[in-house]
Amino acid sequence: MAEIPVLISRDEVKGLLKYSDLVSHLEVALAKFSKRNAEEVIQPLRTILPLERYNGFLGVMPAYMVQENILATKMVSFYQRDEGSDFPAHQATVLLLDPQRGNVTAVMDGTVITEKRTAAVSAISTKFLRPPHAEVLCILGSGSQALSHYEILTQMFSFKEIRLWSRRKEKAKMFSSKVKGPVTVCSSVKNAAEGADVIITVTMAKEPVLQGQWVKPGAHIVAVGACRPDWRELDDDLMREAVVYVDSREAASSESGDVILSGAVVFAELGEVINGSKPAHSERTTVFKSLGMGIQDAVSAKLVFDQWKSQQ
Ligand SMILES: NC(=O)C1=CN([C@@H]2O[C@H](COP(=O)(O)OP(=O)(O)OC[C@H]3O[C@@H](n4cnc5c(N)ncnc54)[C@H](O)[C@@H]3O)[C@@H](O)[C@H]2O)C=CC1
Ligand SMILES: O=C([O-])C1=[NH+]CCC1
Repeated sequence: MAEIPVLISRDEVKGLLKYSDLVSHLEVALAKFSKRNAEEVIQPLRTILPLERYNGFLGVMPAYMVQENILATKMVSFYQRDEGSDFPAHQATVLLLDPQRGNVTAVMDGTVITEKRTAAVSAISTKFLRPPHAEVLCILGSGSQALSHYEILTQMFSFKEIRLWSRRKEKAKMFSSKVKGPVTVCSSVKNAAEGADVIITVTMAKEPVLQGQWVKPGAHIVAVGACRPDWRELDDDLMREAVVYVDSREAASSESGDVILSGAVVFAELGEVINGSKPAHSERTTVFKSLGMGIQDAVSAKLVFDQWKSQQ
């Protein structure tokens, strides 16, 4: 190894990565990605290795932002754990490389990056696709992603009510006692979703949890879970009624059960909305199907590394 890479821990990443930086940098990266210009962005579909024996998967997600000279790869493991398991559902590491020499410059925690960058991308979709005068936010699920989504969405928008549903009510109550603002804990998905303007699904469900009949016309749904071709969070009615946006068309057609099994037509990538080549139909019911992309991790890792360097 030419030089020993820098090691950046989970706590350091937490302190160094700011939502405000993420949002502006991710918007640029998503817009570039959707132009499909190999002189700007190279990001193959991620490799997913099943770990059947343990009910889990290993994802390997390389990406190269050519003009910015950012080369990185994330390794992320994710598992469908039993309730009460001591092991986390997701763990990730990001390697940042020097694209010219090929050596690894930094090895950093990728779990916090995954939590924050996913929530930041959801916030970008909310910025473009939420209905006018959005007042009620609903979050389905109470894990790590629920928390990062709560953090950024309450920072960026002024919702009057935030509702939370979780399979186990005590988990939802624990969540509401952890966060700063008021949260309405709901006892059913229907109660949480009805009348909401923005709905975030951040569950490990394999079957639909959210039904179209509960969704207010014009609402914006951000579907973050269900990242396997046979997993669902949203039902067919919702997928077929809504205008569907995705982070990557290739990923959606190979990894998203909500898209593949419903037969829904993908209208646009979020990057196409940002770069102005497709409209944001915020007057219609919209779904943003998020799967996560290597460029999001690469951009985040560079932000972390630059901040880290500036403090040395
Ligand atoms: N789109 C993206 O870029 C990313 C998506 N994800 C996905 O987001 C989802 C949430 O991730 P984390 O918050 O890290 O996981 P977590 O394990 O911390 O939380 C999962 C939540 O889902 C709930 N849940 C589990 N099984 C369920 C079921 N059958 N029905 C309803 N709720 C159920 C749990 O009670 C918990 O509230 C996962 O599906 C994960 O794979 C995670 C990282 C990035
Ligand atoms: O983008 C990502 O890191 C992931 N998406 C689904 C599970 C992990």
